[in-house]
Amino acid sequence: MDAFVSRKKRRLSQSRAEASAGPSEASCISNPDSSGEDSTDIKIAILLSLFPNLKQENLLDILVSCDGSVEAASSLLSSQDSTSPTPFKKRAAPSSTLGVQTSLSPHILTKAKDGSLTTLSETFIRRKPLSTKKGQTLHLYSPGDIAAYTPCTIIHNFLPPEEANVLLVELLDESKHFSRYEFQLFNRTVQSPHSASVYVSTPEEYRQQTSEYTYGGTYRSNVREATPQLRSISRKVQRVVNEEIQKRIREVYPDGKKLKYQSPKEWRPNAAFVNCYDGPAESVGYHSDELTYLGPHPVIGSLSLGVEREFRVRRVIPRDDEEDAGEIATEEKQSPPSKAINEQKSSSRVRADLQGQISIHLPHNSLLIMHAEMQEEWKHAIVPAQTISPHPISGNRRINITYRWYRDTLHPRYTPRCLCGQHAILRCAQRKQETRGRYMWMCYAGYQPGKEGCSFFRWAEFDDDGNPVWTHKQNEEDVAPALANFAASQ
Ligand SMILES: O=C(O)CCC(=O)C(=O)O
Ligand SMILES: [Fe+2]
Repeated sequence: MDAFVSRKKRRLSQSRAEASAGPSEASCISNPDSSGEDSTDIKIAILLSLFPNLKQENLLDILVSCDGSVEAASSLLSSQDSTSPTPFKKRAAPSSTLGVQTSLSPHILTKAKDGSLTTLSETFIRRKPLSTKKGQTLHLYSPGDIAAYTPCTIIHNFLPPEEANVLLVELLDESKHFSRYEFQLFNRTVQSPHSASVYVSTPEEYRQQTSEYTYGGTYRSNVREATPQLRSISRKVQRVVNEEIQKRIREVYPDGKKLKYQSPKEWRPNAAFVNCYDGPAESVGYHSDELTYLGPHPVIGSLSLGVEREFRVRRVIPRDDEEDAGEIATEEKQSPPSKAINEQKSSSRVRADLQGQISIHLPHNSLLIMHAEMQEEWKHAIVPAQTISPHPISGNRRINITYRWYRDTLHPRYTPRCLCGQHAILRCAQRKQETRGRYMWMCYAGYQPGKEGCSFFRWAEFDDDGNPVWTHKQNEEDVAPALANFAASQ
């Protein structure tokens, strides 16, 4: 499509060299998979000659918002009047802060179809999504582009360098104890293509994580107590994630209000999943994170250390919008037969190809915030890499910490059990237009290929703030102990 702005990665870095301090700072929307196209460079050059006072990355933002049309971008810029809340800034000298590059996207006025002016931040959610070319990957580098086109925020160089290195060394040592998650596939037990462990604050929580909470339908065997660095860093993660949540609400969400079902409370992480990817082949496939204990519209803070790897995201397309009309979507079926799930898997691969995906590069010491709209509407993955650049401390390894907030109100003592006696899992209907966005409690076994699940299904009810409204009977005496917030338990 025309809105797709592509160019050779190397060429872009070169063309940006004079405007940025280094390659990691480059604001670029590129598609290294496509054949070399100069059109974007030429379009930017035309716009620069017409609006010499504007910064190149802002012109690129506007060009993208105008579906790649120079004429539309130029008339939009000409229509920018003096009543604009934030006048365009003059082209500034390159920033010396590596990896942190600001974008003016949230302040730029753009014209809606009805002729009214809105800020570009409003168009993040109003305009039709930026779609990628079929089967291709759109690489986003700058924090501004990532915030505009994905449900994520990235903060480069998050910790002081020494602190990040100490944490990396500590977790590399911990990774000796990590294990691979096992699951059933075609009657075979398969292992996850990376290793992991979950971290909690106290011995009591260790007990709960191994005997009450489940993950992928089973009790966890690999739970560890949070290390000193994991705890102390969680304070910073908590502060910054809360700031970014508020910023997202103000600048991106409709009417500057939190999403329906999103918690209005402070985000307070009380569990951390730590993953280790040892070498370029280790990965995690496309998935959304399990909502069972996180609840609707959860926010996750994800810190990357060691080798840089690619984090890919793609939007889940409702079935009615898809080109692949023959698709079998079983996600919302009450009792999904396992055969259909296999068909669904291959069909969703077709869908991913049709849609394309967005790649976010996660260098050492970067914090990625997956915002409230992420898990319900998008899927994410760490894809196997062709090549990696070894890290001076970790060699070929990448460590990732996802800080999570397990909600007290979704403790496993309160959540429903299915007919097989297992803990039901919470999912969000994604594919069918008529049920998209509704939550449901389901038997997990039905999602394990080769296993027959029970027919347990119940719509999940939540109030506007994401607190469960239980329709099953609760044992009022059985008050579950809450997990301790990392920062508070130091
Ligand atoms: O390694 C990453 O960045 C992502 C990990 C992830 O998606 C997960 O733990 O659920
Ligand atoms: Fe995930």
